[in-house]
Amino acid sequence: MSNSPLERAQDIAGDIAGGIAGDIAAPTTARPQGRFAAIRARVASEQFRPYLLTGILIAALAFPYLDGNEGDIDAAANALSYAMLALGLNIVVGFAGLLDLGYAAFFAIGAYTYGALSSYQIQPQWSSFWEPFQWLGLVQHLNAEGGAGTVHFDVSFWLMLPISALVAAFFGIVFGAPTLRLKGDYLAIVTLGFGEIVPIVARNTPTITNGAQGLSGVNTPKFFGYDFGVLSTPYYYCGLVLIVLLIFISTRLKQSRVGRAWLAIREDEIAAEAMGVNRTRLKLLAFAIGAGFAGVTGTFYVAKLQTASPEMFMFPVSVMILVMIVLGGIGSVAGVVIGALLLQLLQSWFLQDLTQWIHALGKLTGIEFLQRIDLVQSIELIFGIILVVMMLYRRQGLIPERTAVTALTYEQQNAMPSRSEVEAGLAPLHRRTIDPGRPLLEIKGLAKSFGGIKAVNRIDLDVMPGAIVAIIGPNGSGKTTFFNLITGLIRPDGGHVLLAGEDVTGLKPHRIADKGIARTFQNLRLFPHMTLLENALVGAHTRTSTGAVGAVLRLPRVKREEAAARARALEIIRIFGNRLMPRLQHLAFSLSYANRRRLEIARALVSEPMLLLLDEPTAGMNPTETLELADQIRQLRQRGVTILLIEHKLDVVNEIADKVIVLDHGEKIAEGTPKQVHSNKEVLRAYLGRTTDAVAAAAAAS
Ligand SMILES: Nc1ncnc2c1ncn2[C@@H]1O[C@H](COP(=O)(O)OP(=O)(O)OP(=O)(O)O)[C@@H](O)[C@H]1O
Repeated sequence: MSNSPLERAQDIAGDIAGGIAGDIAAPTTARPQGRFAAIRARVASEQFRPYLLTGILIAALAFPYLDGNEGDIDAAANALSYAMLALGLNIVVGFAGLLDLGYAAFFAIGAYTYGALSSYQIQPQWSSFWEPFQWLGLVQHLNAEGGAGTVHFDVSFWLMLPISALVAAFFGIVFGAPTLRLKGDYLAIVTLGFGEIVPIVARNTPTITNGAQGLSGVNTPKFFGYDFGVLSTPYYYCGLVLIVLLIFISTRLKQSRVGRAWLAIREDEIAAEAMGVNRTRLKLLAFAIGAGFAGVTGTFYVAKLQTASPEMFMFPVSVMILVMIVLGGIGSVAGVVIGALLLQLLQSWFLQDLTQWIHALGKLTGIEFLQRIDLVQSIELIFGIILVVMMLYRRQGLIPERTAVTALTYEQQNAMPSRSEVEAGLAPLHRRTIDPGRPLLEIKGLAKSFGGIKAVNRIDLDVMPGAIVAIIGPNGSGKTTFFNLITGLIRPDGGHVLLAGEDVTGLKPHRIADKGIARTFQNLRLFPHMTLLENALVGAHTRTSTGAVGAVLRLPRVKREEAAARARALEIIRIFGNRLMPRLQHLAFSLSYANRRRLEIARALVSEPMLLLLDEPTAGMNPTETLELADQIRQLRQRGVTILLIEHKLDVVNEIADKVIVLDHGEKIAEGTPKQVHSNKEVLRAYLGRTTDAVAAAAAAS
């Protein structure tokens, strides 16, 4: 733990460098490292980080003195603004996976918030109401001679940075709320609409924005009496400070509980919610923080230009920022900054020069067409070409969010599965006290119909603590629907679900996960582009509490919580021995099918469930793996977890279940020990599709 200011500063610097370097060498699937990958890993290594940071900082600080050209410094300051916007959009699109095509709206809101409160645009009549604000130095009293006079807003640039961020964040929530149920193209269309509306409103609200003519005479920032004025250098340095701050915030958020929850939502919303992530809140948080970044940038940009007009915030700006993050690498903090700087500098430095060279070539060769080319005007076409090329050849961007990890050696791949500390430790897997005398799960008359199909028809079930109860039944008999009703993915039409005596019927999935029910899915719902360890850590979401502010400040409490969650995740992963342990940094999609099943169980266990619902856990496993998992499931029971499992392999059911219930056409047709159920005629009929008499006759004949 670092306590001294110097240590804290080193910590923060390490985080920023780590964020950049970490993005450069973040893990992806196991594949052999090439020479370039080795160099990149070296660049991103712990030892190299301070040098990387120092080198970048020195170069950035020295740039205005080395270059000395006012136009270049101005272009660099503008590029920093766009990098700030790209970082904000990256939170929404890259982290949370919400395709926002109207991001420039928040840039506009930030810009007009500062512009309106730091210019002569709004001048209400003076009254005593304004005196406290005058005392605080936020307004001035003008033209007092001939009457009451007017108010001149003169709010400091520095104060307006957080205020604009908050105002934009507020609008982020307002615009984000109606889009919560939308995804992909639909979300893009609605956000595009918001992006169009804001400049139109700005154009048609002349009292605040001065309409199409735009605001003018916006105050320039002052720093301890030094006026930034119209020269570019102070803006460049201010932009530099802001970008470092925003990189820092982005990096810390990404590496936190909040960041993992965003990535989980991006990867699979339903699985994220089943693991305890409140997707409504986290999506709104992403919209708010992303918009906040744009609010800060809007203030900076307008202070620099001293004007704001609706044309500055139209759709092409949103597209340009999106292209920047696609070019750099969606989700990669370092990538989006580099993507934004490259594209913006390409526009303002390279394309202008290239246009002049082409004109010169045109004159030299006498080709008229070449003399008329203006590449700066064709920027949208160039963006389009860049996007197409990236999609064809490097979808993951210049600095992908994930790069290669070292492949496992032949020995590691073939190591015998060493069993975990399950046998050794036997520590309980959850911390709640359960009354052993009453059912942990009580289901009363649970029912759900889809149109005419009664998928679950008034089922009753009691599951005692520490039991393993298997649910079997033919395909389409309602087993998965039954699980979905218990875990809140579907609201029941009738009936009740009680967990340890508490009614949890109809609660949202994340609330049910919080109460102590975790599940796996029949069709595997992992977070494919997150590492094995990150997947497991999402399971800890509901048992941890760090919010966005905590994640950014990373105070000792947050560090302790994160360390405990990691330790817990590792402890659970160890249950599966070296099936999972050597692959902690591998992306989930790269794991074998059986390992993905194990990881799903591990992720569920990290949430410390009292009740674990396993939907066909051994599906796709060979006989050895099936036996191994059956053994592990039994061990989980010894560690205090009650288990309800859907299973088609009857030998597994016979082996581990205390009780079996059989569903057919949504109804419970039998309940008892595996032996009792196997000899039940109704069950035979349901499975074999014959009349009981025919079954009996067949049995007699054999
Ligand atoms: N969202 C839905 N909309 C309409 N019908 C549904 C929906 N979900 C399930 N059903 C129907 O409800 C019935 C029960 O389906 P469910 O998936 O629960 O069965 P299951 O026993 O889990 O089958 P399987 O073993 O094949 O997974 C089926 O007839 C199915 O078609």
